[in-house]
Amino acid sequence: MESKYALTDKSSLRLSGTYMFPVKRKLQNTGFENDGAKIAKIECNFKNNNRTDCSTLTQNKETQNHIQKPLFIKLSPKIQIEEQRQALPVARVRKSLMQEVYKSDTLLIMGETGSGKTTQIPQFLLAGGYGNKGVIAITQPRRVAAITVSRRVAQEQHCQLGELVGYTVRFEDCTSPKTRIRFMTDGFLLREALADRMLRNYSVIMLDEAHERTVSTDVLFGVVKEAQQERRLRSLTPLKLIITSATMDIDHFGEYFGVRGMYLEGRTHPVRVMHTLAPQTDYLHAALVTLFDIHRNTPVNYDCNLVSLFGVRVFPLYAQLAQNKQLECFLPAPANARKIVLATNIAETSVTIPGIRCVIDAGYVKRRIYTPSTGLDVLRAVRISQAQAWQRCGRAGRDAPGVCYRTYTQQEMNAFEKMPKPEILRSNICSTVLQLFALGIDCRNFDFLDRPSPEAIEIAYRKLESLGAIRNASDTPELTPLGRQMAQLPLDPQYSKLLLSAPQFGCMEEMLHLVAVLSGENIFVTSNEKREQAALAHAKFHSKHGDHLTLLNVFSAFQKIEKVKLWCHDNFLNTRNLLYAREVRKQLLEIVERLHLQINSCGENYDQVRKCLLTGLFDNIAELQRDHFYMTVTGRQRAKIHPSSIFHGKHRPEYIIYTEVVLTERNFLRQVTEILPEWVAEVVPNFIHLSRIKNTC
Ligand SMILES: Nc1ncnc2c1ncn2[C@@H]1O[C@H](COP(=O)(O)OP(=O)(O)OP(=O)(O)O)[C@@H](O)[C@H]1O
Repeated sequence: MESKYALTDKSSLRLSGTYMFPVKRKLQNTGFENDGAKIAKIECNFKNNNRTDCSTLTQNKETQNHIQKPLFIKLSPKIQIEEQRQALPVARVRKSLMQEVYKSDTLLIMGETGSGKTTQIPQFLLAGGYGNKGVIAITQPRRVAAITVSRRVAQEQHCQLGELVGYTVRFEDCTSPKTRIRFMTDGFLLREALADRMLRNYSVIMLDEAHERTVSTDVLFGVVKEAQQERRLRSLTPLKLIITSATMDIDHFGEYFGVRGMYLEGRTHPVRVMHTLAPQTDYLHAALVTLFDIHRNTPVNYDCNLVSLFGVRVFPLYAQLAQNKQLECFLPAPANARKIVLATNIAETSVTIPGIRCVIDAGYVKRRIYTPSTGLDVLRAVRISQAQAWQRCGRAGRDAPGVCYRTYTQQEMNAFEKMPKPEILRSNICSTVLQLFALGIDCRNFDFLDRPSPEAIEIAYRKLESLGAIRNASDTPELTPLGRQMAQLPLDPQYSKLLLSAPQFGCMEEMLHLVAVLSGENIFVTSNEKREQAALAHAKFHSKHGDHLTLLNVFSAFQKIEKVKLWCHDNFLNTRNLLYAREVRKQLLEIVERLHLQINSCGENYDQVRKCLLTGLFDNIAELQRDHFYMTVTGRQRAKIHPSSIFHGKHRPEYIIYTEVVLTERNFLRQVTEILPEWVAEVVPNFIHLSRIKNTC
């Protein structure tokens, strides 16, 4: 088989002060299409589909310079770091920036990727005395960004992480009373607001990567705006709000906050942008061809281990990966190896991965999309927005000039939406609505930057009412005492409900175990080479009732083990993820103790656990059909049991309860447990689809 693949060198991405501001106009007029740039060509010959044997990447000399083996930077001594800081574009505007901060309570700042917004502005604020009036908070949509950026800032401040500079993410706090600059996830700051709506602990709040429009950041826009007003009214220390991004829709934000945006000119290093000449049908294929072409003449295949035989080190980077593994790619690679990071969009914004010169952007993102009519929350690979394309491009050019290879054409990119659709407009907002209630806000009256549809709000209200978190949903909704307790738990409301119902089923110990495991990543290790051995090891923990009790068996056994590493290794279990679950369990236990809930155990009477699961997951019941498919009771969706389930290919129970629906080529129900239909009426008598279940009495 032979196929051709060509790239056009469009233009250098040397951004001027007029490039991004305001975003809407400039993104349309970058003019890359007609700039008469030289053409670079790649031709690849795929023999036996093994995707090797790529010919020379390009004739373009300038580009070739960038695709040489990257230089790897040693950890900088003090002076070098100081020099790097001084060379950043924000350093040049430090004075005027600080003058703006003194003058205005709210600032919208746009500056190129890598210009120094995230790492430098908090340090300017610290030097400007804002650390004396409270803590300087910087939110990030992702944990990995909060952790790595805080590390860098601690290094620049020459302090231990957790002292002057620290970070807090869910279930992990690396700060101390000395901390003045605190990086955190946006979700964490929102929880802080539950304890104090005026956020009195903070003098400045910087909401970074605002263009991402995560649900938490969107809610924080309104919450922080309100906190500012309240503090002003009560003559408390003013709260400064700084909103930053390289690619936000500044007109829209400006209107909402009633302020003008500021644009920081200049970027650190140029990034040359390349587009494919023709659309590619297989984005993975196109990305791999480009990758292998960059790493010319090296015979490789998909296997990470094999690739590492040929002078490269491959680092995967995705959210489900254990945290220590995620952080490995941030270390300098050995000098004699090329570093390749295979990343999802968790590396799209904020992060600086040392040594990265080239970015290959496949133009897709896996996005969680909620369909209110079916109640399904599914992950789908969809096109990115133009803003995301620029963010990805900006992961190069941070410590040297770079190249961004886009495996899509300029015409295709023109058709991408300008900005990602705000998450709040495309996801299940149950948890957000509950948090707003806990803040005393009925979200129908909340000042959203973009308001969710009345239908989505209505569905969330009904769900919360069915969980018992609010009452009078259709009239004057109010939070119930149970809802108030639910909001205290850093969990999805349906999982909070499981913990809060556990005492009445006598299974709090078991639910703490289970919810902790469900809050983390996969605890099972699957091995291609030792598939049978792994399956045998896992079979020891199987419960005939299903996957939830199997997870419980694993975690209960793990809790009794001292030499966890060896035990996990022998049993093909992921030590990190189990240790993480242990930590989560500990923190959940602290909260349920604070709520004075009874910590009881049902021993071997696992029916109690299964019944308790119904109290939170009643919308996730499915019924076996004659054709061996399942039909979900609430959303009426056809689905199969996921291949990872212990029921896969075996006995199919008539009624099951599942954790989630995963959509690949078809709907799969993941983590499945058998239930008896008569339990439904007993445990959730008000379940609105009760009549769809046979033998309910
Ligand atoms: N961990 C690190 N190691 C080496 N250099 C770093 C590191 N973190 C940041 N830098 C340097 O500091 C610069 C500024 O990074 P910073 O994250 O502050 O930029 P930014 O404007 O917030 O970018 P973005 O919009 O992409 O988040 C980078 O371009 C890089 O040169």
